[in-house]
Amino acid sequence: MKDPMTTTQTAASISLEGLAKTFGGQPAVAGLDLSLPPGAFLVLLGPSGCGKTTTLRMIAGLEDPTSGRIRFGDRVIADGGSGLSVPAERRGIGMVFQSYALWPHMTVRANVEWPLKVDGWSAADRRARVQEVLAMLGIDQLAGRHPAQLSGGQQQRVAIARTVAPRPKVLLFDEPLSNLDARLRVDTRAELVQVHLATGATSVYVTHDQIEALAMATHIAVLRGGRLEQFGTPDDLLQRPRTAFVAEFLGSPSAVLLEGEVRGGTLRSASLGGAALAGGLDAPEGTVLTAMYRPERLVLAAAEGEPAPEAGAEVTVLEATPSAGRFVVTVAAGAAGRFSVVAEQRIAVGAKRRLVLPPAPDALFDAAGDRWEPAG
Ligand SMILES: Nc1ncnc2c1ncn2[C@@H]1O[C@H](COP(=O)(O)OP(=O)(O)OP(=O)(O)O)[C@@H](O)[C@H]1O
Repeated sequence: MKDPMTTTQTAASISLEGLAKTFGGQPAVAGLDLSLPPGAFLVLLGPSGCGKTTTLRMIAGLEDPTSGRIRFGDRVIADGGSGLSVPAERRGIGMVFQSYALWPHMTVRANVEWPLKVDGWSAADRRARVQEVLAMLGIDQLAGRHPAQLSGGQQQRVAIARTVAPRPKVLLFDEPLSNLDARLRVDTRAELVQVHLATGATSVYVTHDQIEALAMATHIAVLRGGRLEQFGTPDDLLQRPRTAFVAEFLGSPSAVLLEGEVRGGTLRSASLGGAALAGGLDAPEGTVLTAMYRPERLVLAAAEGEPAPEAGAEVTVLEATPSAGRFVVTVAAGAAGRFSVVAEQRIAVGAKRRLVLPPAPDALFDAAGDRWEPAG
């Protein structure tokens, strides 16, 4: 075989084409199309049951598609139509799970070396590669220990070292951080991104945590009910959400959505005392639209004085949480519900404030939740 130490790794692009999976007649994944460039870090994001894990398992070769195809580069690795499915161990993938099983009777070095032996690497190449990945993960001083002599975090690093040692072209992660406490989660997610960059692999990562997604991804696919709601860079999704679902799912705090009805070209919110949400709209009388505002664009002004109708509705402060030198303030806005805005100052719980809206919202969505653009 070729000398793996001198083979430069070429990351694979990944394409999903009409990818679908049905369990007992129920669609779990209902036709995904996306194309990921080599070396990208894709996060599959969405609420429980939206099809993230099923998609990852199809990429891994643990599940066969009912229809549609998966390609790594030019190579079709699974095709539901023809039944083609390259076995998992021949796809050039590495998987990092939430739980990991190290061989208890083997040292750290032997655990990491094992997949290289299976792949037929020479003894000298194995030694060099094991040293390289242990150093990459900062665990080279643990090489002679057994798993029982390691902390949970150290064991996880050994498992990651073992996964990346054979130079997989594609790395797959299934909620690998969900068992860790908050602090370790942040540290480990930064390390996983470093591992991704150091290996040059194309990575696919499943989570329902949008903060994790925004922190790690080069690309995010938001799934909902087995369908692709939106695919793009984190900035695309934050700045140009295609649906109200994406707008509400992403961002910390998430975007504020306020519903209104068009009267004489102006969108007004009945639940905010008739406040104008957007003006100059070329939409039929009575059209229902939802206005989206990024939370930092809404202002909570002092509540005293005559309430002018355009000054917005009165809201009550429920909570103020410090965040990076500012405060995330959650308010109750009567029939408009609860939402969070970003304020410069702490505001006492129970205080009344007047909600001041910017002249125009960041986006408008129609009654179906899709982005609404004025006709023409
Ligand atoms: N082996 C299976 N047999 C039957 N139904 C399944 C199977 N695996 C998944 N499903 C169903 O397919 C749908 C998608 O499941 P999947 O695990 O992909 O979702 P998920 O987004 O990963 O959810 P979670 O975040 O809760 O893990 C769910 O309705 C689930 O019940």
